[in-house]
Amino acid sequence: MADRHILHASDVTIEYPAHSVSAAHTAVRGVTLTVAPGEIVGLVGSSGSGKSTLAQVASGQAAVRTGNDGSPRVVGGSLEVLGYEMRGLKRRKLAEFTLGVGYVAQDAGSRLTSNMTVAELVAEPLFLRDKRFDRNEAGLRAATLVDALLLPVGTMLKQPHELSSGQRQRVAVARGLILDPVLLIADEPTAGVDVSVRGAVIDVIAGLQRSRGASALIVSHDLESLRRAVDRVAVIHEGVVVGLGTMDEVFDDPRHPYVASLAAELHDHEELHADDHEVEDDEDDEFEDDRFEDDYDIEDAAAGENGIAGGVAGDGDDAR
Ligand SMILES: Nc1ncnc2c1ncn2[C@@H]1O[C@H](COP(=O)(O)OP(=O)(O)OP(=O)(O)O)[C@@H](O)[C@H]1O
Repeated sequence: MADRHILHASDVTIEYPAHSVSAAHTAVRGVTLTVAPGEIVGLVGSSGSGKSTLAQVASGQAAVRTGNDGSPRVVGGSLEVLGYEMRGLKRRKLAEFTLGVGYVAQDAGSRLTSNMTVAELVAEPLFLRDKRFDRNEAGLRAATLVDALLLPVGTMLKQPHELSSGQRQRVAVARGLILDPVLLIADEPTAGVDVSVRGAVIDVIAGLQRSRGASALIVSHDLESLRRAVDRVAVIHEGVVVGLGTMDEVFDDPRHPYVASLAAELHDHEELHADDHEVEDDEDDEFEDDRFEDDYDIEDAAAGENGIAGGVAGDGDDAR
């Protein structure tokens, strides 16, 4: 049964172990959730509800760390991802497991290596997997993703400190997608991203994954964008799933007070947008400007694109 799912959480409970003065803390309580092949699932909930904890454990990140280092761990039920049981996942299985799972952490944009260009950062996972990966192909794939994520044309040659926090987060998303993961787990992929392109970033993640028959679990506060992109949504509140289904199923007839508050928020948002088509058009104009906002003109950009593969090739050894 479980192996038909890309992710299958069955009554899973996840705990942060006790350390120094703090007692153990249960962050996820008896969650049951599935992600099918090709399915895009949104995960929403208030701050501290357990979304990042679930994302971290499902992506194998929690298992990367060792010993009693305060990482969350599965203490009840089961969490199976790509056929691997995350409860007690052995470190020697991790490398194999993480080949199929892309993970974009909530703060991934702020953790990009500072002295690498965007071209190198996005392509790096390809070289970490296969140090002889074709460098022109890597440059092309990185450029395609950077472009798909609506980053300005000159971004490829820039370093993280030259980008806004939202642009850095989009670079992290491109990095998470470059290995064509069977499952992408993206924790707030639009954190800090300009409101005019937030929806587009989620659309790109969902579109790319869906077009390959791959899946995604997207943690986001942006219900409006999720509505367009996801097949189903799970609402988590104080570690417990309080809503699960299509957006309509969950928000049209909410049973739980927290889901009802989100439904009201979504409704207000939609009314605002329905009343305000002109403002939306203006935002589209701004968005076009954002793509070409930097000092590069089209000629420079073309030279930059030619330089992308060269940049990766030249620094390929470092990139490994
Ligand atoms: N290292 C840790 N040790 C102990 N408790 C933690 C740790 N990290 C998070 N928690 C607690 O676990 C619970 C779930 O946190 P989590 O970060 O998963 O929530 P979240 O829904 O992702 O919130 P946000 O939207 O703010 O990121 C919270 O009560 C939080 O305080």
